[in-house]
Amino acid sequence: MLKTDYLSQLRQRNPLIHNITNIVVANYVANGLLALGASPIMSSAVEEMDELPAICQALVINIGTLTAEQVKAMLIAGKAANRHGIPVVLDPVGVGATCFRQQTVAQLLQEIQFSAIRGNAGEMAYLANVNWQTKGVDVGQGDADLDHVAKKIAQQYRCTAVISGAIDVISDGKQLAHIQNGTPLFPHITGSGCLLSAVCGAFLAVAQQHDFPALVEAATAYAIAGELAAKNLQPQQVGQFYTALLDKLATLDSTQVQQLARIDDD
Ligand SMILES: Nc1ncnc2c1ncn2[C@@H]1O[C@H](COP(=O)(O)OP(=O)(O)OP(=O)(O)O)[C@@H](O)[C@H]1O
Ligand SMILES: Cc1ncsc1CCO
Ligand SMILES: [Mg+2]
Repeated sequence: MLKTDYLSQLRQRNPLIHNITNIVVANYVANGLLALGASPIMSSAVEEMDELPAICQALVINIGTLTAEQVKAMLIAGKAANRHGIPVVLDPVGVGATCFRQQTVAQLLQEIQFSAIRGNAGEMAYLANVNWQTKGVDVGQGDADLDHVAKKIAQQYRCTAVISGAIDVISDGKQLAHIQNGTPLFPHITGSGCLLSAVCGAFLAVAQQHDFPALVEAATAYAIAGELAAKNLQPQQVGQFYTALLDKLATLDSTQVQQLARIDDD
């Protein structure tokens, strides 16, 4: 049962979300945030990383196409966001794949306090030091206990962990939620996870530190938008799904989210 309605607050307050993200998905993430009712600003210029968190309501850091210069920007922006008390989300894209990604994520986690870490099972298993066969930025394969992974990350980094997949697993270290909504079309478009991380930032921006319920609602609303977008589409209609997801993010309302939510709390 979903009792919150942060979606309506998000639309009323139209939070400004600073995204330091990858070159593959930047445009799609910006469009997704706009469709949902938030305002995106995409930037990783070192020169303005101190200033942007002062005018934004959340920061989302995504390591998908890292450069050394971008790492500097992430550290400055993350620390400024912590000083200003705005929520920071980490998307550790493909973290297990290379030493550069591993070292960068270790440094980000050391120097920045994140409100949420959102990744697929492969990325999150790496962070929890649990066995998994990852494949670049894709989820790969494994049979790890994802409840354990989510709890461990949440406790270790004092944040809420959001593991996306066929069933999303969310934990703040104590509570656990499992979200069954979604569509198998999701992993066939690039950026669907990156956009989910940005959506998590937009919900946290209006949640006044009720991070766990806000992230449960964010992941549920997003998965339901995908479910509705996939209705009447064939499994190969990936291009139409890509645009239909934006349309559904724009029209989704909280009544639909409450009626269609399939969540197990335990
Ligand atoms: N097999 C599936 N069935 C239903 N929903 C899914 C499935 N796989 C992923 N999802 C949904 O897709 C969305 C994106 O999560 P996913 O785990 O695919 O992100 P990701 O691997 O980080 O993607 P990317 O790196 O391409 O941005 C989430 O809302 C998740 O619930
Ligand atoms: C395909 C890809 N490569 C680096 S980032 C990215 C987007 C999905 O995470
Ligand atoms: Mg991803």
